[in-house]
Amino acid sequence: MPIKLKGEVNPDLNNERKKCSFNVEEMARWYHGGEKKLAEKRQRETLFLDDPDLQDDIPTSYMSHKEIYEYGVGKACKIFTKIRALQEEGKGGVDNFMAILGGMLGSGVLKEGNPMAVHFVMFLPTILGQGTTEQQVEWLGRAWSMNILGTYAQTELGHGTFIRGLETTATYDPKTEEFILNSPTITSYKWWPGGLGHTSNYAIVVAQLYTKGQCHGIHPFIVQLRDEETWAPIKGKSVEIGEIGPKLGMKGVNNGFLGFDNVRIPRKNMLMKNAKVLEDGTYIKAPSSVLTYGTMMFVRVVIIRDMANYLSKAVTIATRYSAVRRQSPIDPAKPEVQVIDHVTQQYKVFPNIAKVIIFQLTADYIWNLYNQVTSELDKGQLERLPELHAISCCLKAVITQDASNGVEQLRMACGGHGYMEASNLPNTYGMVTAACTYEGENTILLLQTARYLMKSWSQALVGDALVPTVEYLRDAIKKRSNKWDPSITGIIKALQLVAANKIRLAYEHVENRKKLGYSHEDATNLSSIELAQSADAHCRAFLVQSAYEMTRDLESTVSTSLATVLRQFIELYAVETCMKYIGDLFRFSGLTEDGVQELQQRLEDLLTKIRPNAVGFVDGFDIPDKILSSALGAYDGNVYERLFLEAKKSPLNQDPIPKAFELHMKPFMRSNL
Ligand SMILES: CCCCCCCCCCCCCCCC(=O)SCCNC(=O)CCNC(=O)[C@H](O)C(C)(C)COP(=O)(O)OP(=O)(O)OC[C@H]1O[C@@H](n2cnc3c(N)ncnc32)[C@H](O)[C@@H]1OP(=O)(O)O
Ligand SMILES: Cc1cc2nc3c(=O)[nH]c(=O)nc-3n(C[C@H](O)[C@H](O)[C@H](O)COP(=O)(O)OP(=O)(O)OC[C@H]3O[C@@H](n4cnc5c(N)ncnc54)[C@H](O)[C@@H]3O)c2cc1C
Repeated sequence: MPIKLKGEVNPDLNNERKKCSFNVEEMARWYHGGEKKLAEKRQRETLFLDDPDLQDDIPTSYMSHKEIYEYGVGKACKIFTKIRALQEEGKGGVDNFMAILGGMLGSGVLKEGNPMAVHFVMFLPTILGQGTTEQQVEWLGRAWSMNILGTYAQTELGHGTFIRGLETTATYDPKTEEFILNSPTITSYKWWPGGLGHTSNYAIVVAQLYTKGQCHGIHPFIVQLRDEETWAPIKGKSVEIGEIGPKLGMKGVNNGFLGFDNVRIPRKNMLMKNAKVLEDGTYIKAPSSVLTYGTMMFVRVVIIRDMANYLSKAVTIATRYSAVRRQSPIDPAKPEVQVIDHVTQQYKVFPNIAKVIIFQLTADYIWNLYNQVTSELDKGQLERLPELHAISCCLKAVITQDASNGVEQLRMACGGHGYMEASNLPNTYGMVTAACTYEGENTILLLQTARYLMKSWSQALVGDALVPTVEYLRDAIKKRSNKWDPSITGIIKALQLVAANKIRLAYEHVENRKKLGYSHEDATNLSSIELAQSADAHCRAFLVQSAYEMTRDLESTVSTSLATVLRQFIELYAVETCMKYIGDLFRFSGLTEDGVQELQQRLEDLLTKIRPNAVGFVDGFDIPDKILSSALGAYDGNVYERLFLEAKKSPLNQDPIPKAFELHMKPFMRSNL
């Protein structure tokens, strides 16, 4: 029987859409930031997804390592040619870049990751944030128009987290007014930068600066790696350069290694907006040494929206599939049900829909805060930098972890077919789990937030003023007991009490250990499990509170029918958070057994209320099939036909008798006759 796609939508999906109690188009408008932004998004998607030059003939799954790279670079060039054309028409702008580099449109056109992403996400932002005006004039134009391609080379084989321990050296020679770059050990080789392998000819290299015989710590330098015409690695006093090999995911990103042997660069190639080296080698300190870390903060902020994007794709796939898939009757006398009717399935899928909403709201919050704080930095005001650092670190850690767990849970919620690459869930997992490691390994980032929370707790103890994100500590310090209140504001207070008490205990345990004679650092390491957990609890309380506050006036911005469903998801997120942290709530918030039973009931009621709207709600994320790129998640729900059509693309299916039969199996099977 020849397998063809039916022209119709699966009847179960049709029924789901009829049941939806709100207007899906209104949801799409709300989710994408209004009518104008939604229209722009759709236009952009049509432009890229319908371009005949950007269609895929063979799935990347059947390509070799080298082919994936060549295909990725080819496609990236086509994509940026289109972006350039848009800019020339005056249709440029940040939104185009965000879309084409991120986990929505970007991953739709280039599933395995873009080998030129780090050029835009880190190379350019570092020049912008850390270069002087003259340096920006010199480099930005060529970098924007992609006449040069850069990467961000910080991590080394031996050090990614502890960047003060980086070993690459940049030694100033006042006679020639140059820096000399060296990789003195194997562990000093740069290792990981995206696009470094074969796609970049320049890099921001983070190296230990030496001048007048003194080391001044790590600083950023612009270094040419390859000849602009021939693309050959810079010779003479040379660079050694290549790619690091296959990875779990992000297979097209061309992460590379790099070593230096006495490579000279002019003095003006040190980015000198903050710290400076004068002609004679005199070093002038930056107003704050952490300004060198600015690009990492930017990326941690944009990762939040990226995670919302990837999770929204995974949950759209799993929700639609759960409505199409029928397995096992609930009542044995009746037909098999849609798997979405099994309540455990709802519990796997719906909280992940809720997380998309929470992460999207948080992405708006943190982006606004980032822009405020960076505009203050430009005026020399550094006061709010520590708060932004603390909140962005824990948000990056918690959201990447939850998104990664969510995608994996959704893959399993699609049973065996979720394990197929054709579901696009394995690839999505590969992209998302990488974010738990890059841009600061998650435990490390939680410990950064905890460091800030310890200071905030000691300020709260002496009655000092606290910044908004930790203000709740002031009340918590006074509060000895609490009566469980199941309202959303009551839940927020309870989660804040959990966080405050975890912060208190971690603080007290560090202090107690110090009294026993441990150094501050050892006491901190010995208490670090509690420290990381206190940052996690702080972040979870923040996520519920900020989502609640950001949707306070929902009813005045959207219809009642949409507001009702959005509130159900926010409540589901709050209740599910409580259920996950039930032990902590028992310990610190006055939660009782009755309260737990009530929460369980509420959770189940919410799943039932959400059930008829689930498909409509994920439709409201407005993700085109070409971006979902999934046999299980397409809008029409023709799951089985699509799975078959994908299987037919397997090279093994092009020949009914495999070569391996004559070559290996036949002689082997006959050998013992
Ligand atoms: C365009 C749109 C696209 C959209 C779509 C996106 C797609 C997205 C694709 C991405 C593609 C993959 C790109 C991966 C690219 C990498 O992975 S690049 C490499 C990233 N590497 C890292 O993140 C390294 C992690 N390590 C670190 O950040 C730092 O070394 C650590 C862990 C913070 C420790 O540093 P340290 O100097 O030892 O610091 P420490 O002594 O702990 O603290 C010193 C002080 O600095 C403060 N501090 C530390 N860091 C900071 C900071 N950043 N700011 C302010 N203060 C700070 C501390 O709070 C502390 O303050 P005090 O308490 O003393 O007041
Ligand atoms: C896909 C991908 C893309 C990347 N792209 C780039 C790039 O473009 N440019 C670039 O420069 N880098 C890049 N990186 C590197 C990345 O930033 C680092 O891998 C990351 O910062 C983690 O550092 P690490 O590998 O040294 O981990 P490690 O620090 O070695 O982590 C190993 C373990 O040690 C623990 N650990 C380490 N220090 C501490 C501590 N102080 N306290 C408690 N536990 C600790 C960690 O929690 C972890 O469990 C990329 C990485 C990946 C995976």
